[in-house]
Amino acid sequence: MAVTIKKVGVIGSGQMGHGIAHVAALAGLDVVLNDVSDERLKSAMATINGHLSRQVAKQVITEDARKKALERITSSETLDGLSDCDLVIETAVEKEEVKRKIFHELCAVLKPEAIVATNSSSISITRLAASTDRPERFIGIHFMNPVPAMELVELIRGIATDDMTFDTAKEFVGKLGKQVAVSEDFPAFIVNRILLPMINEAIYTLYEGVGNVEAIDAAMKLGAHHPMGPLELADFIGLDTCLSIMQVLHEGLADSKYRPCPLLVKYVEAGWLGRKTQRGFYDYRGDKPVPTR
Ligand SMILES: CC(=O)CC(=O)SCCNC(=O)CCNC(=O)[C@H](O)C(C)(C)COP(=O)(O)OP(=O)(O)OC[C@H]1O[C@@H](n2cnc3c(N)ncnc32)[C@H](O)[C@@H]1OP(=O)(O)O
Ligand SMILES: NC(=O)C1=CN([C@@H]2O[C@H](COP(=O)(O)OP(=O)(O)OC[C@H]3O[C@@H](n4cnc5c(N)ncnc54)[C@H](OP(=O)(O)O)[C@@H]3O)[C@@H](O)[C@H]2O)C=CC1
Repeated sequence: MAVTIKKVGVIGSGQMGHGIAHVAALAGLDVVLNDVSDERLKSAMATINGHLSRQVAKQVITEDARKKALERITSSETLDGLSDCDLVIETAVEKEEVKRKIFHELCAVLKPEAIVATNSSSISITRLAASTDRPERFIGIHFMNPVPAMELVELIRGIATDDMTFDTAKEFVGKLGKQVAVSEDFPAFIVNRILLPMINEAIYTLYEGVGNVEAIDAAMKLGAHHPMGPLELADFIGLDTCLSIMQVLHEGLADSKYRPCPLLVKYVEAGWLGRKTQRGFYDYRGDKPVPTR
């Protein structure tokens, strides 16, 4: 039987963390947003306010709903601030060792009955669950980017996840107005198993000189009606995240068809991570994005 979630903790206030905080607060839940620095948290709160204000301007929500949603979000620089949450969703970087460390520290302060979830794009839920004190109360709740606009959330059970945890996560996702797709615990689940090899192939297409950035993106936008070109989308997701997902697919499925493109590796090594660092397959530092190849 599902348990009602009233207070949600969100660890990591990057693009996914602030998106999840945004939709949870709009749905009437209390939210505690955590990150490693106060500066990050302030910037995330400003971004949430900006996105809520845009929704008011578009008459998607009322001014009163914007104000109430903002009042429901508090921020905390320490995990102690999440101790009385009913559900905590981890949305820190896509690195297994970082996530494991967070879960270890979180479980020491979190109430025993609380559910712990990860928004990981690719990493084994069973393995992450094993780094907590509550594998039966652990689940993958995988939102899509940008969270306020995308309808889907993947739910992934680890081997030990119990029915109460699954039912509660499903009810929580429904409360946010999103649809659920259930995925088995396989590398990168459903959406990224399909989407990321396509993006990686687009990067190989660039690497091998088949087309330049502009041609590849135009081809997929105009020729296949994708809302964003694959290179524009890679920049939007974050090239570090794209590389981590391809590495999980490559290692987890042991098939050379998932080999991350060397050009993707090079961009990440350069610190050109896409929109979040203002440079990736496009340079975002000017008035409009300029292709870097
Ligand atoms: C990597 C993973 O693990 C999994 C993933 O998430 S993979 C990535 C999945 N996401 C995609 O594939 C996104 C593809 N792109 C799109 O669907 C569209 O380009 C888009 C929805 C991002 C923007 O659409 P658009 O029509 O150009 O823009 P626009 O009309 O301004 O926005 C549509 C809605 O999105 C919202 N939106 C757009 N960008 C946003 C952002 N960065 N943050 C929050 N909300 C945003 C807008 O507020 C608007 O919402 P309302 O309908 O409530 O007003
Ligand atoms: N980007 C996408 O399209 C999607 C991403 N995801 C997944 O969501 C997660 C987050 O991705 P995304 O939001 O894009 O990443 P971002 O890089 O935008 O944000 C990650 C945030 O987590 C912070 N952080 C790092 N370590 C810790 C820590 N120990 N405790 C608290 N906060 C920490 C980072 O701070 P700092 O920068 O200072 O290190 C940063 O603010 C990843 O697991 C990713 O795979 C899922 C769906 C879509």
